[in-house]
Amino acid sequence: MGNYRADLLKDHANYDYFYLELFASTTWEWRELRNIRLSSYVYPVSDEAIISGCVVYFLLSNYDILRFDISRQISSSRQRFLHIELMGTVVDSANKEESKSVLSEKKPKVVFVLGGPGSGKGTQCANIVEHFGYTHLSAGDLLRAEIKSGSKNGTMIQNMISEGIIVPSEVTIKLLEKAIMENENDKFLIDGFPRNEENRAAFESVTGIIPEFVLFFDCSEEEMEKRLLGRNQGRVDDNIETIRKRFKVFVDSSLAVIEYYNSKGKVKKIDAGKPVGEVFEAVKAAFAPAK
Ligand SMILES: Nc1ncnc2c1ncn2[C@@H]1O[C@H](COP(=O)(O)OP(=O)(O)O)[C@@H](O)[C@H]1O
Ligand SMILES: Nc1ccn([C@H]2C[C@H](O)[C@@H](COP(=O)(O)OP(=O)(O)O)O2)c(=O)n1
Repeated sequence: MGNYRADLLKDHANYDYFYLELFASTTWEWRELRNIRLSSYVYPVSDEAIISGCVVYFLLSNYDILRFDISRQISSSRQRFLHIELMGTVVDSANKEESKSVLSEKKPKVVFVLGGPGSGKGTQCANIVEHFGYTHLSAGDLLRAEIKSGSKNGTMIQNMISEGIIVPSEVTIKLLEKAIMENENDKFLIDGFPRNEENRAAFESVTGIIPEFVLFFDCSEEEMEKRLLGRNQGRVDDNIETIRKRFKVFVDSSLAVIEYYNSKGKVKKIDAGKPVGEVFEAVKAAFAPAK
């Protein structure tokens, strides 16, 4: 992917015009762009891009997404530079105050359920719902529903999930906010979110919600791999190649969130490598005082 990145960032030596589309995280829309220079303080966050057919997607440092359609590249003999308009960041978003006021009225009680892929988050959340009256919101399920709904962002989300990459916070937070607002319950288990520091900081900033506590399912990769390969739900990301990528993302990005909440004394760690019933006994103990 390094070549594409180099293309995007290269200086003004060889001039071409490119057809670009930018998903603006602040206005929540795709915009067509031509001949606009990349500002030095906005850059693709990694060398990795998502490729689908002729289209390359880059996540930019301001949480916008750049869509680069190779098939629509326009050549020109002279003058060219790539330029991507700055749209501001998630936290600067004009939607921030709007969402905050809506959710701050509701003041829901939130427990984050975190753990590696296949650690048993979904399985235990179903038990918690039954015993403790919470509503279960799985970030992954909400994203998969968004793909199925045929939404404009569906392809981008699908590509990111297939690659095991974390979808930009703006997308996931909007889906979580909507689900919380549409439900009458005031107690929510948020499963699989926040998955990186950016998810965490943006959620706190946008919604003003601080979790009651964080349930952390601790499980070995060996056990999680075995479970995911046997999950059999037809998920595009439950194949060995993507599973390994998801493990890497968990170690590189998600553990930091658990460490952050641990430093705040909010983490309740569960040995998730045991059989389902035993894990639930430990989960019950974690919920008992917060009942
Ligand atoms: N404690 C457990 N022991 C063995 N298998 C489990 C256990 N918990 C969950 N599973 C199975 O492992 C797979 C992954 O569990 P799931 O709850 O979907 O994990 P996550 O939501 O963390 O990805 C599922 O097929 C589930 O039935
Ligand atoms: N906060 C989140 C949660 C999930 N996702 C995406 C990326 C993840 O690999 C997939 C699947 O997540 P999900 O929580 O459903 O499943 P696993 O815990 O990986 O088994 O969804 C995300 O981008 N951001």
